[in-house]
Order: sequence, then C-alpha cells, then structure tokens
Amino acid sequence: MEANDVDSFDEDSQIEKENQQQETQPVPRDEDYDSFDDDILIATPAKLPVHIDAGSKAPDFLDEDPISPSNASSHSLKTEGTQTEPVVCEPLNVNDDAEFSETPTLTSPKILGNHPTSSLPTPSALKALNRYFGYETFRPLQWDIIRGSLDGKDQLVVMSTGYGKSVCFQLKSLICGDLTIVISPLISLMDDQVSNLRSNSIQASTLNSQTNAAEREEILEKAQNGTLRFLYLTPEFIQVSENILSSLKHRVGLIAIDEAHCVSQWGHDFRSDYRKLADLRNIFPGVPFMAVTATATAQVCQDIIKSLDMKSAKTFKTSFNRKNLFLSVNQKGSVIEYDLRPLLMESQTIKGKHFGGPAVIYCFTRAMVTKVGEALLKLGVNCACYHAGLSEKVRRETHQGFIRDEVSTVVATVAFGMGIDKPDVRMVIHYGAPKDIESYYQEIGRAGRDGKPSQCITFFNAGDMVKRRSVISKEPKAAHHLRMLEDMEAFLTTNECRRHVLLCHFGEVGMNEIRPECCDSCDANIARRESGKALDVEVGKEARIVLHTVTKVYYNRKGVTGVIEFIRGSTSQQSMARGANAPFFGAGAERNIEWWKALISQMIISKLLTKETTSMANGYGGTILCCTPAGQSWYDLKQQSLKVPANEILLSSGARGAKRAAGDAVDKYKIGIINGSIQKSGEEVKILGSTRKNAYTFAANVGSDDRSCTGKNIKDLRVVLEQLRTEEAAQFDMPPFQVASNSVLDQLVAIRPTNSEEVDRINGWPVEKKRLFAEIFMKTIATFCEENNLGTNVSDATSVLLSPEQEGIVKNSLTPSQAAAYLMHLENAASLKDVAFARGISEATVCGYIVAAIDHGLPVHQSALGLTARRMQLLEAAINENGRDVSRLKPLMERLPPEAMDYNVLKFLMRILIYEFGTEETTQPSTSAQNTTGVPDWMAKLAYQKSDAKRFRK
Ligand SMILES: Nc1ncnc2c1ncn2[C@@H]1O[C@H](COP(=O)(O)OP(=O)(O)OP(=O)(O)O)[C@@H](O)[C@H]1O
Repeated sequence: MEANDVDSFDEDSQIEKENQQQETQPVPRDEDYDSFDDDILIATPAKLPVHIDAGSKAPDFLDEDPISPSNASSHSLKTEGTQTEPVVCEPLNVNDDAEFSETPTLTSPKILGNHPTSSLPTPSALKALNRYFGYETFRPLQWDIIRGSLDGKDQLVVMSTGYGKSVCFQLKSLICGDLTIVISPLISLMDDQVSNLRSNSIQASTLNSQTNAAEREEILEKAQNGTLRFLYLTPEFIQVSENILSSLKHRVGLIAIDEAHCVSQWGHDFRSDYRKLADLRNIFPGVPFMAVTATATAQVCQDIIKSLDMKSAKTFKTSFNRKNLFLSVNQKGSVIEYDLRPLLMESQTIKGKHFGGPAVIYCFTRAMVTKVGEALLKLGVNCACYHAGLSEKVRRETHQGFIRDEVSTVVATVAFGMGIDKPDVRMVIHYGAPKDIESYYQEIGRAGRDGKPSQCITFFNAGDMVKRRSVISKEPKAAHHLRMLEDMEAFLTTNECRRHVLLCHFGEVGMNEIRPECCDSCDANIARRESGKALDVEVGKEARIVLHTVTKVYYNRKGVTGVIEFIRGSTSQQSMARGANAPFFGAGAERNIEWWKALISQMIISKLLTKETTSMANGYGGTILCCTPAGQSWYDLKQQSLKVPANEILLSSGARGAKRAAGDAVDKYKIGIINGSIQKSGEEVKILGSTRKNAYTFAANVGSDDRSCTGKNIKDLRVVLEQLRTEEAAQFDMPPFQVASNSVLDQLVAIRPTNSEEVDRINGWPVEKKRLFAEIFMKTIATFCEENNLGTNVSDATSVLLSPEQEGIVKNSLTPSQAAAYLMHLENAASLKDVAFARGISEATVCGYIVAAIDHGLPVHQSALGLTARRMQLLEAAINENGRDVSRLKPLMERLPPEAMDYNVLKFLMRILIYEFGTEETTQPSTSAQNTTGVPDWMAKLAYQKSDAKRFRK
C-alpha cells in the first residue's frame, strides 16, 4: 500500500493540517511512556526459619457463632442502596465443567464447615463491618460475596471503582480470625491499604523487596502465630517465595487477587506473573480464591477464571456506571495554561490555587508531565509530578504528599494509575487522549471514590490519536488494543451520551438517553432541546456518498483524508473520477473538510464504517477507512435516511472554505434538519402578565436574626474541622482522610455532636477512629457553636435560611439533585461556578436546578448569581420592546447589550418575573407597544434604595 493511500500515523496529511490545530511535536520515543510495571520492585526473599503455632486468635468482639443460622435469622436483611446497582450474579460459562463441582474442600483450615452461611448478614459480620469500617449496612452484593468466601467458594468480583471491593475480601479474616493473602500489583497501593487497615487496629503487613530481614521475620512470626490478618504480596514476590508461603498454609483462609484484570492478556494492564497465580493452589489446596477488579469485559472475565483455575467460580458484577462522575471532553489548545486556567477555583487556599479539591492530571509522556507541571506552577497551583523516570524517593514523596493533602494536584503518567487509594479526588484530567477506553475507565475511577460528585475532563486533538495509534501499532496484540483505542475515539468524538459509549464497551446498554449531571454531550443536547435546536441531523444522502467512495472507488483501501478529497473534488484524486464514479467526484464540494470529518466520525460511531490499521510501503503504519457489514447492508438496501446526533459542525452549512462544486451533483445533496426552530408565526406564545401576583424574596432578605445558624458559620465550622483533621493527621502520621472522611466531616457539621450518643449516629467512622478522635472533634464543635450561637446535637442543619413551608417545598417539590444544588447555593451564597465545581456538574445544569427553585418561589442570593437591578431594568425594557413575549430567550438576548447579560442571568431574571407576574398564553403574537408600567417595584427600588430591602420580606 502506498503512503498516500492511508492516514499516516507519523505525519498528519495536508488536508488535516489545513483544518486542524495539531501539535507539531514528533511522535514520542518509547522511553517517554510509562507502564505501571515501572512501579514494581521485585525481590527474592532469603529463606527464613519457620515457626508454626497451632492456635488462631479470633477477634475479641466475636461473641457469637458467625455462621449460626439461628443468629442470622434474627436479623433482617441489611443492605444499603448505592450509586451503582448490581446487574449480574451468576456463574460464567468458561468451559463445560465451570458451573459444577462446587465443593468446598475441607482441608482448608478456615472454611466454616460444609453447610452454607446464612443469606442474611450475620450479627458478627455486621459487628465487624461497623467496628472496622463504621458502616451499619452492606452494599448490595457485599454480603453475598463475603458469604461465598466464608463458604470456601472461588469467586470473581467485578465491581465498579469505589464500590467497596475491599470490604468483600477483608471481612472474612476479621470474622474468622485467619489470614488473608492479598495479591496486589503495586507496592504503593499495598502500603496505603496496610496503613489504612492498621489505622483501624487491624494487623496487616506487606512483604516486598523493601522489607528488611528483621521486619520480614517479625511479620512471618505474626502470620504464623495467628496475629496477622492480612499479608499483602506482589505476584512477582510470590513466584520466588514458595517456602515462605508453605510455612503459612495452615493459617491462610482466603487468597484475594486484587486488580485481577492484570491476569488477562485481553485486559489493559497484563502482567505475566499474575498468570502464574494458579500455582498457589498447590501450596494452599482448598483455600478459596477471590479475584476482584473494576474493569473486565466478558472476555477478560473468562480469561481470569480460566487462568486462575476457578472452575466453579461464581461471578458477581455491579454496573460499571459511576453516576457521581461527570464526563466531558474539550479540544486541546496549543497553550496549556489557557486550557487549564478556567478549571481552577476562583478562591484559593493557603496552599494555592486548586481544581476544587485533590486532582490528578494524566499525560501521555514524561515530557508532557513536566510541561503541564510547569504551567500549573505558573498558575499558582500547588502540584507535583510523578512518572517512572523520577527517583523512587521523589515518587514516594509525591504520593505521600498527595494522600496527605500537602499537594493538591499530581501531574502524572499512567505510572500513577492503580496506586492511588485516596477517596476524595475531585477531578481527573487527561491532558491528551487516554491510551484506550479501559485504561480511561480505570484512571477516571480514581475520582470520587467517596461517592461525592467529581469531574473527569479530557483534552485532546486529532494529533493525539495519531500518536496513540503509532505507539500501539508496535505493541503486542496491537489489533486488540487498536480496537480499544477506537472505542476511546468514539467516546471522545461522540455527540451522544458519553456514558453510554463508555458503558457499551463493557457490554452495558440502555443508557442512551439525555440526562442532566451526566456528561457534556447530554448538557449540550439539553441546551439544544431547550432552545429549540435540532437534536438529530438527516445525513442519509451524504452517508451514501461516503459509503460509495469507500467501497466502490477505493475498495476499502483509502484513509479518511483521501476519501474526503475525492468527495470534495480535489485534483489529487482526479484520476479516480472515471465512469460510474464521475458524478460522485466533487459531489460534496459545497461542504468543508471539517463537516465531512464530523460525518465520518458519526458513521464510525454508528458502526457503518471502521478504521483499520495497515502498513505502508514506506514502512510506517497508517489507518484506512473500511465499510463494516452493517454499513454494507445499509448501502446495499438502498437506504436513504440516516439520522445522527447533531453537533454544531453538522448543524452548520459546512460551507466555510468550501471548494467549487464539480458539476451539478452538489445540488442533489442538501442536508436536512429534522427539528428546526420551534417557534413559528401563529404558534403559541407566552406574554408576561401585567399585574404582580406574587412577591419574590431574595435570600439576603429572608430573616435570620432570630435563627441560630447561617450558611456562613456552617461553612466556617467546616473549615475549622478540616484544619483540626489536618493537625490530627500530622500528629498520628496518617493521611487526613483516615482521621475522618469528607462524609464524616459533613455529618459532624450537620449534627454538631457534643456527646457520644450523637457521635454514634455518624456513619462511616470506624470504632477505632471514634476512640482516637471523637473527643477532640466534640470539644472543638462545642467551642465553635458556643462562640457562634449555633445549636448542637441536631440532625438537620440544611434548611438554615428557609421557613418550614419552604423546607417542605425543597423536600417534596425539588428532585434530590435540584435540592442539593440549590441548598449548596443557598447555604454558602455559592455562585453557579462554585456549585458546579462542588457537585461535579456543568454550570448549565446547576442553572437549570436553581431555575426550578425560583419557579417555586425559593430565595436565591442576588450577588452570587449576578442579579443586579440594572440587568433587570434592561431586561424589562427588552421584554416590553418584544411585545412582552417571554416564550423565547433569544429575541430578548438580541435586544440586550451583549456585555450586560448572559443566558444564565437572563434565565434567572425571567423566571423571577414569571413567578411574580405569571404569563398569559396566546396564539396571536402581541404587537402591543412598549409598556413600562410592568417594571417590578422591588427591582426599581433595589436600584436606588438598598436599605429598603426589608420591605420585600415575606
Ligand atoms: N457497606 C458500605 N457502606 C458504605 N460505604 C462503604 C461500604 N463498603 C465500602 N464503603 C466505602 O466505599 C469506598 C470505596 O471502597 P473501596 O476502597 O473498597 O473501593 P474499591 O471497590 O476497592 O474501589 P477501587 O477499585 O477504586 O479501589 C470506601 O470509602 C469505603 O469505606
């Protein structure tokens, strides 16, 4: 194949340069990339003397028989609803005997008899959950999985990131008092988990290349005498430690394989030593395996089961959907600062600017890590870099600094992937296209593991994909990885719901609808729908031209560039314009290259076309555009209609920069928009009423003198408790989130406990943490509340500025998302941007939520939302000029000075007016002259008499 037939990996074709801003950097060298193997340090342990003690120490709280059905039956089923619902819980058919021979081997010392445990959580299990994790209930599937391990079964657990896999494999030893071996890929990850367990007084250790001989002996002693509950090992360590492991065989009750997708060659992080883990069955016959991962397709699941020899394994799966993550994609510009600055919070802490909380920025190469790090330092962000080219010491410091909140942002290669066990990461940014869709899912999985809203933003341009392809094409299993990259590209370029594209990769369907708080595509579609713009574009005729060119002109052997050149009648492709092809040559000349590229992207997403990799005569790799079987059958069946999701490019005429049309063909191929502008003459219009029916009251005017609590001092209390958490963490040498999670802080602020009964109501604070820290937190709360005249020991501190009637409206008339965003605004006088950051959603979505609150007459903060008297007066004038027609925002916006108003402010002011004056519906557009008598009194007065504001209280 000739070089000019395909889209080259190594240089962008002329046509692309013409239309896209691409990075001009050369394709990076191999050593510029990090694989997570870089983080592993392997050691061959010395042979050690082995002591075996027969007794096993059960935990002191274990005062009941953990498996007694009679105990279990006295308890109701306790499972907590969470962000992701389980979707599958059945055996996978790997081979014919996979479903059978479910016989727990009784040689295992810790398998609890041959009778199955109760289907309800036992008292001892609930007690352990509460004591060590601070929770009262299991999340769906957790108990089923723990039960399976108590019954000695092999299990594969595929649970979304942040769901609570650790509880699944940690509870067995805490109930039974035996030892769980946890196999984990990274030393840093093991260290974090061990430190977390120890901070809850659980005996846990790790053996790796960095453990010295004396420590090793001590750890083995504890493992053998039954004191140790968890021993974390890397798969590489296991390969060289048969003697050590054999010495523990009477103690081990469970083998947990964390990040089990590393077992599979079809996973995104294959590790050859993971594949040898089935050998452990010879050392620990009958001990159950629990393989856990957050990212596994059906193919990877089957591979794990086969490779680990888990013939009768049950597979548990939850949905891959992480509802609290907002997904968005931005075009990457040429100046890093310009791209990242808008994401920074306006306020800054003493430690500098930040992205609304801890953030991780992933880059493709080490060089890019350095550049982004430098850009952030210039912007005043307290950040650190992490990649495998840095020394072990520097990496460890960065990691520790991040989990201890000393640096807010880490800029990293994928070497900083699975090893981040920090629950409160608020933003994950990919600066450059991610490697593939599974790596992307794993990396964004670091965000919001505490369940709170968090953002995942990718910056990319077409050049990134070219570079990615170039690197992947040299890797083993290139075809498989290129397919995963293709799914990544579909995610990045889609106009449909991005979550839908992501979940489809993992075989989860049914998410393809427009939802708020989901992704930027959904937001754009919501805005499009609200403003009456088209959601779909009819591109049937153009799609036929593309398919004809791909299949009949080039026989699936041409890149995107060449295909578009032919369609647009470029002289470089003139030689192909013969015979039957002549009318199609130049048939799309009236549209520009960008438009055709957007169409081809949509056709790839719709699976009518695909990109395939090929090698060119010059030795380089490249991609060609091929018709899929679905595309071929659409074409053969002479289909004329194809609707694809609209975007701004496809909705535009695409005429900019278009070349001269060749022949008459052009006129035949006109684009058709399905949904046009909504309002046409004679349609229903809304006229603003002329008399005020309700008086709207702003938050500043709502009485609070007689209330003990305001949004401001609640916010201050939160800051005081955060500071206390940092001080305590430093004193106990642990990360702040281990002292108290953000959710615990939220509850402390809401309840403001000053006695142990109230402290006990706090969910997610383990007993040991309460023992260590509750007293100091209670003292600080009591002092603060006294000084600020705040009530203590209350359960609901949310409705601080509202009357009981308004509280009822918030609870009953707003959706939970609307209520949460609205209360955040109300209690903190937070701007749209602040709320959007805090909740990890777009400003447009927050705007919609606050509009819903205004529609119910709930107060908002004027200054936080930019609702000035001048703006209201301008709007009033524009409404009058528009015949008091308030059905559409656009005509009003056009009458306003551009610098005076934005759409969000316009929406708020308009809804306040509608709340006050109501609307009259008519089919006759009003032609009445200006009517200035309708200017609301409150706004006119506010402009001149601020002190008069109280008059407008309810
Ligand atoms: N039953 C429960 N109730 C409430 N919270 C829980 C429960 N079980 C676990 N969690 C919390 O969920 C969060 C995530 O748990 P965990 O670290 O085990 O996630 P994970 O599934 O291992 O995620 P990842 O794949 O990202 O490492 C933790 O904050 C944990 O305390």
